Amino acid sequence: MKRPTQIYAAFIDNPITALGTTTVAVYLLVVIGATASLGDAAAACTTWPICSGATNDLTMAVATGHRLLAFLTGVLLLATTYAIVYGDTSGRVTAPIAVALVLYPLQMAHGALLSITAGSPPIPWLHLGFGLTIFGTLVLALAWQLEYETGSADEPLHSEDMECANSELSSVATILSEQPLGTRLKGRMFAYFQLMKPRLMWLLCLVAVAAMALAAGSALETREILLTIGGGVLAIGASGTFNHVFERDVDRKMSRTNDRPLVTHQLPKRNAILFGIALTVLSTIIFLQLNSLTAALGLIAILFYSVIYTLVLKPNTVQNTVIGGAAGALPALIGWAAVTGRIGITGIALAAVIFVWTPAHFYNLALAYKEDYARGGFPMMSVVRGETTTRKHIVLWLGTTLAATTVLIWFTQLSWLVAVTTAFVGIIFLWATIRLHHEQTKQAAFRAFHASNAYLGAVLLAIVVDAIVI
Ligand code: HEM
Ligand SMILES: CC(C)=CCC/C(C)=C/CC/C(C)=C/COP(=O)(O)OP(=O)(O)O
Repeated sequence: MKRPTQIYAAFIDNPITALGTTTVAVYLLVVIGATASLGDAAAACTTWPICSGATNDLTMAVATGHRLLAFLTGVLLLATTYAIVYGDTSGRVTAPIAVALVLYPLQMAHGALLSITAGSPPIPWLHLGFGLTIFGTLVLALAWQLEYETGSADEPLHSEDMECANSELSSVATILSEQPLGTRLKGRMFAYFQLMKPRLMWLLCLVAVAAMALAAGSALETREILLTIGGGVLAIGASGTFNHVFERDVDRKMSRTNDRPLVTHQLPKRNAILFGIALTVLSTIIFLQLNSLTAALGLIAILFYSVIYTLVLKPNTVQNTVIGGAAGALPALIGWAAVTGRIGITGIALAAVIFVWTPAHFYNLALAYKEDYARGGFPMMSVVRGETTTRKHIVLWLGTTLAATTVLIWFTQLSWLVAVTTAFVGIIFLWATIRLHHEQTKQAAFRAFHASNAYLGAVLLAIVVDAIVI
């Protein structure tokens, strides 16, 4: 059992532990603050610093808990400042911590005003704004300190430096052709299924369902869900198929993709194109059963992913997956439009969460498959800017995702379920990302990648349950 002095030493002698702990504490404060319950608590608990007055226990507990945590977080911030000043830290960390030190007492004062004015102080959104700014400064300080402690001057990779991935897999078609008819048919069916990129579907469909739940709540109809998911699966399948067609020559060069159906000639390219067109038509027909806006958004998503991302962004710019994140954000607008027939601000807010989550998701794969992407000649962040910069960007985009989720919770008045989920799984995602900095292995990158999917999946599921059930 560690003695207090040992804990103190571990905290003060380890700026990343200090920064990580304080970042998490601020995030918990902000998330609690964004939930409806704190709004009610501010109105119910009008004395400061101790709550008094008759109100139901939960509201009082939320208000008291928020204040206690705010006090503890203030102590953590001071201890972190001490660790920064006296520890071995990057000089860049000083500025964001200084901003946090200035804003924190102002935030506490505005919080007191929130209570004393029973939840209606001047500029009410200032409390969330200050809270997110303090959170942002801590995420920035953490990213810079992680870079300072674990970074290295790794050189960019060039495709000419990489030998091609082995291509013995191209004999798959030959092997298949020698099989009995039944096996050949099953193999061909599976090849078409692979073209549709089925592994992406569960999370992309969950994005659309979460948007529908936010739009319709408990009034969400089964028909709307089935048509949206049905059309969405076909649209994702169409865009995945065109992506395979356009990338078949490059896929051959990469070990992760050189077993794909068009690389191994399991299917003629012409058939794949016709398959993609058929899926596009079918998805449009299904989306039209909902409304024309949903069908138009489905076509836009197919075109954006298949053409803009695959042919324009991915091979040409290091920002390919940041801008390309719009592809995965579109299902949020599709789900909202499926229910409302228009594009709503809440649908856009959910789409924004997916958009900023995408780099924090993909950059882990860019690290794990760095050599592969260099072989393919793709200007991925890890290839062009190196692993250290890529890891730093994962922290920054992760922080942005947590902040965007908090704004969504505040904006939609979602309850404690989403708050607890984003806090709990967000901490796991942050922990996996910090571990990635220290371990710098493919395994650590895949762990953070799966943590990114778990985070988004859990938050979206919580939104669906919160919006429909709670
Ligand atoms: C520009 C945007 C994105 C890029 C570049 C990207 C990249 C990738 C890549 C390369 C894989 C591995 C695929 C494979 O090897 O089969 C993958 C897997 C996956 N992606 Fe993304 N992704 C993006 C956006 C999204 C979005 C928006 C979602 C969902 C909302 C998503 C969900 C998934 C899922 C669920 C998997 C499968 C994970 C698994 O295999 O366990 N991705 N992504
Ligand atoms: C409704 C609708 C059509 C939405 C589109 C959503 C969609 C398919 C998003 C895909 C996200 C994405 C870029 C995956 C990786 O592509 P990649 O080419 O980088 O992956 P790869 O290297 O494995 O081929």
